Amino acid sequence: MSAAVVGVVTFPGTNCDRDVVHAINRAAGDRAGLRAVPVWYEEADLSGIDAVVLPGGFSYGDYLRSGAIAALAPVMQAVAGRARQGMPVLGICNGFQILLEAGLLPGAMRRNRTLSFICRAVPVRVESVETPFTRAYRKGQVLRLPIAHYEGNYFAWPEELGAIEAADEAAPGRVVLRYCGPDGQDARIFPEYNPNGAAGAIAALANPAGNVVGVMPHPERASEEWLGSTDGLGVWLSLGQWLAERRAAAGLPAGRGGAP
Ligand SMILES: NC(=O)CC[C@H](N)C(=O)O
Repeated sequence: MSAAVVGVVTFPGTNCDRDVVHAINRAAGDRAGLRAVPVWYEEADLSGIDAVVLPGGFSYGDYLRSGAIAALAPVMQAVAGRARQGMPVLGICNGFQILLEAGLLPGAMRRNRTLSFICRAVPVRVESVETPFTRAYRKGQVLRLPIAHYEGNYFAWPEELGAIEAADEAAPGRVVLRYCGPDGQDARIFPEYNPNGAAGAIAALANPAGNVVGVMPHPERASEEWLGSTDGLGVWLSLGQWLAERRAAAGLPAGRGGAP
């Protein structure tokens, strides 16, 4: 039985790459039907890879701006090319920052409103289940996921934000996760529940096609009971389901996932 292959990219300064590989291969394991493999930032060929994760960390020491230099790494050309063809790409925290700097998602990350590094679990509400990374959740579901960043204060010009939110009202939504209160209170109305000041209280955002998603919280840090939450597991299960369905639709042998 074959599993779909997820490439997990390591840039100089990435520090969550092994955690993501562990979450996919061990925590999610057979349930997701995925196999995570490390991909070096100098790699320019992604053949045999069905999806990519850009993990969190401090690529290039956050020099200039978080993600600014990593966005120019050779692997990002390949990621951009495959993303245009519809390959699922997930950027987690620093990975989200890299996707913004690479122009694969709109907007930018500013320093947190508090001008401090914030490291704690926060509630987020699932706003869209129309992405390869969220389809196993329920719309409106409140998840508890850890954040750990200094630059998570999402910014987009009003026009762009309007487009993002407009798309959110009709399916498919582009706001994927939104910061909220413990009972799902909307952080746009209750700003005390917006940890970093992000525009629209956006915690995760998709491109118009829905295959490229940036997420500030860390699902890999909430994929095992002993970590305090398994709410992140749905990300890997969603991706496994999505790739398996794609494979079935293409008339390829069922297997549990993607590539032979
Ligand atoms: N956990 C991370 O990926 C850190 C992200 C980023 N370097 C920041 O502090 O904003």
